[in-house]
Amino acid sequence: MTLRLHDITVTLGRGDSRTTALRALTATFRPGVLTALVGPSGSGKSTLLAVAGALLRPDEGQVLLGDTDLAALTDRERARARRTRIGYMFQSGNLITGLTAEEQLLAAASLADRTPRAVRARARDLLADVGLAHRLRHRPDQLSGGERQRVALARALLTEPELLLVDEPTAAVDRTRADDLTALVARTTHQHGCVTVVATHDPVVVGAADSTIDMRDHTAAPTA
Ligand SMILES: Nc1ncnc2c1ncn2[C@@H]1O[C@H](COP(=O)(O)OP(=O)(O)OP(=O)(O)O)[C@@H](O)[C@H]1O
Repeated sequence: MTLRLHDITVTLGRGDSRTTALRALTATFRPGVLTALVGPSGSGKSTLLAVAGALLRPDEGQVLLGDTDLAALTDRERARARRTRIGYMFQSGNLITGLTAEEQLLAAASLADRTPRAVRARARDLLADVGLAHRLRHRPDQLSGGERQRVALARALLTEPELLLVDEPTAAVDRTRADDLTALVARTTHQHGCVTVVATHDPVVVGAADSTIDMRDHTAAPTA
């Protein structure tokens, strides 16, 4: 499924803090393609991820995932789209305190209405794919920052999302881990054929991406 953002405008805050985070942004993201969002701090990268991920409703414009306009759905339908069609790998990993790495994936699967038996095997396969076969029973506070992000990626992939949204995957980890995570996100995109959008300041991530969108001026300017 292709993701098309059409004429998106988002204004955040009120009064003096009112800011145009995205201005008439139009962009297309294709399956199996890793797109890097670049641009200065505050240019709207995270806002674009939130809009594409049905976490934030734009003031104007369409968010077309295939034929579905996520911006026009009811809150309930948007929640369902988030659980079943979209995977998120955000900075902190957003893991649930107290659950082991394996349980993080099982919890996500139950939300997405998957049956338990097949899921456990798949959860283990995915954790092995991200190099965490030896960390199944570790809880977030027993994992490193990079390991937490890898759990988040495995969890995002469990439901085979059409859309994978990644915010600053390499910000909290050392260079070697950062390179591994970047390669993993790229490989995942190409193997699973998902639309992947990554907000980043890291030239290595940009180098691994198939295309780049420059968010300067709060709108999408394709580069090279
Ligand atoms: N709740 C809010 N109220 C007012 N302005 C906001 C709010 N949230 C974000 N903004 C502003 O919206 C703009 C876009 O923010 P966004 O987080 O999308 O930028 P970004 O490109 O992801 O930045 P960074 O690279 O620092 O993560 C910024 O100018 C920010 O200050």
